[in-house]
Amino acid sequence: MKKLPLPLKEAVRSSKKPPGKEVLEELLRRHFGHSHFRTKQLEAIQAALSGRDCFCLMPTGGGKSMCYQIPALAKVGIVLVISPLIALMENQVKTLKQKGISAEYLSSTQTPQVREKIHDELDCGKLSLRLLYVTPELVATPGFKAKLSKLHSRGLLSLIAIDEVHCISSWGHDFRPAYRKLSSLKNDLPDVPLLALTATAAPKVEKDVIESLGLRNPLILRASFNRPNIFYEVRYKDITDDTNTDLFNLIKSRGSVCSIIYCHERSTCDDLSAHLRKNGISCAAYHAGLNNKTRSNVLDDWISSRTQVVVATVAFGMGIDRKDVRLVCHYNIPKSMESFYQESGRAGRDNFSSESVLYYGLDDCRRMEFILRNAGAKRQKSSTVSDASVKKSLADFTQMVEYCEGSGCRRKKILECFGEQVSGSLCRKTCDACKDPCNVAASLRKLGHFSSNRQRVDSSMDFPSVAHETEFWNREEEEDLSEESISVSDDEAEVVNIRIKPTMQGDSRMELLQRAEERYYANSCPKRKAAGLSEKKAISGTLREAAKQRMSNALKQAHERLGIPIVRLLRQVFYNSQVASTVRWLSSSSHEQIDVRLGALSPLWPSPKSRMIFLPSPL
Ligand SMILES: Nc1ncnc2c1ncn2[C@@H]1O[C@H](COP(=O)(O)OP(=O)(O)OP(=O)(O)O)[C@@H](O)[C@H]1O
Ligand SMILES: [Mg+2]
Repeated sequence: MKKLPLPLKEAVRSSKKPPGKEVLEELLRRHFGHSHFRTKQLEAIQAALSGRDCFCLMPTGGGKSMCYQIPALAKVGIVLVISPLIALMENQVKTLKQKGISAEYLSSTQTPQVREKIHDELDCGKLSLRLLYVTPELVATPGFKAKLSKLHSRGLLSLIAIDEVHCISSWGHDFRPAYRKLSSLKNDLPDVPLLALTATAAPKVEKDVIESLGLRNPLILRASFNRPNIFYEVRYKDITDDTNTDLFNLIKSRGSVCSIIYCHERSTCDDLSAHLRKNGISCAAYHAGLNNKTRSNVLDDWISSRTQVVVATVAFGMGIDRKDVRLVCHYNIPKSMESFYQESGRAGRDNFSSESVLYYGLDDCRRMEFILRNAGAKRQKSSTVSDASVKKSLADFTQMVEYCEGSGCRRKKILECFGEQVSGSLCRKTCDACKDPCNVAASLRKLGHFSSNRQRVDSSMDFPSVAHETEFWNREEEEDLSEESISVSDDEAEVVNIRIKPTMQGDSRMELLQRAEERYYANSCPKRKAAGLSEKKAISGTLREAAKQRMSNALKQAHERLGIPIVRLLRQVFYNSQVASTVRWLSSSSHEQIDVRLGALSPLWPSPKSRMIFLPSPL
């Protein structure tokens, strides 16, 4: 595209007096095609141009980038943008270049020639660049600091913008240690204004950011977190016949809209995307277990609409800047409201109506709680992290559970979590709780019954002592625990997951169980049909997965309670998805159902003694 003439007449750009609102709006129109500034954009721009530090809190999709892109066009010198992700930088530089604005980014992915050209330009001081995007790691290097000081001494460094600034705070949900190194910037370059931008910063994070960066008398701008164009809904896995079918129908019913589905685990992403693809939905998995090439192909295909749905872990994070995402689903409950807000906020960045649907499952809830407690314990053992951060992550998670289990306005709950008090009328029925309160209340009642039944079973489901020899407790094989922990500092930070590999391959006892399982469902179908209940099919692959998780949770709790090393526990436990799914069935079925099933079984069923292991106490 032909380069546009200099953004502003030299005279205006080099004048000491910051340009007025009309001039800035003219730049917005001419270079970005927008007619007016959004809330807080103009104030942030004018603070930057007048040399004042600014902390700017704007919702996801609120237009934070404009707050440093306009000053780059309105003032002599270069705007340095510090960004946590190369993908984010690439994205923005590409968009700016398409608009004829001279921008570059420095990172390991750039060719040495490009890197050299940029460094030469910085050194010689004849700048054509208006914006330079860099990572916090590069800014912290002495060599680059020296370059910045030289630029500054020539009056060519007009602003330093720090995007996703919440990463500097360990209280935030995306802490990046590299961001801590930015706290020397103010000392090194005291009269260069700092513009700190984020979409999610609870009051504690905001305070931490301002102190860590040493902002001087900063202008604090807080736009509302509200995303009026997003409809919020919670669906309950435990009272839904089959979550996958429900999710498939949801996506199908929306047509071929661009969507994201977030899952906790890589394996869930793989299974779910395979399931959806098998049923004709164009989708792909995206997680840190894929190599870079696969990940960038998936991202390219999704950005260019060759793929409709991405099924991703939290690795599909910041920097995904597709404007027309119409649906963001959470297949598992996120670990905090901040994560949920960021992820669901990827919907509707073009301000058109979009949806956030969260599938809430009691198992997921317990599992996430276990992970946060466990991760915290791990961190505590290996470092001096106070248990305050463990308490905080559990408190953050509790907010997420309250959001799911509450019957009040979802929007109100989200905004309150970020310290924003709003009236219920703000929502205008753009969440399920306001739109259909009776349905949400009924679902919560059903969920309540389900979980209290389950609680009774779980509390009585006592892991027998190790000595208790039973049908399921005499495995000799060693279990290998593969713990997949991913460094939290890279941009594929994912929830820590511990995976226990199935020990059994096609053992005859398993076949017996599976045959019994199928016979049971075959017997029960006519009765269920007569009772007008939906037909229960034999355990599906994903359900097996869920049952496996349940079993691993139960084992881990046994480990916690009994102190028996999990490996020893596993040695006795027959571990396989068939067993786990039966455990799951056993733990949620009535005594009568179990008796019916046991009666239907061939006489091979193990001796009554072993049956007692898993029979829940009378409900
Ligand atoms: N004044 C404006 N008028 C209309 N659209 C705007 C305006 N400012 C920004 N936008 C558009 O809003 C979208 C989101 O902008 P931007 O990427 O800067 O948001 P953000 O606040 O950085 O979001 P996130 O928190 O997700 O990073 C972009 O498509 C951008 O072009
Ligand atoms: Mg942004």
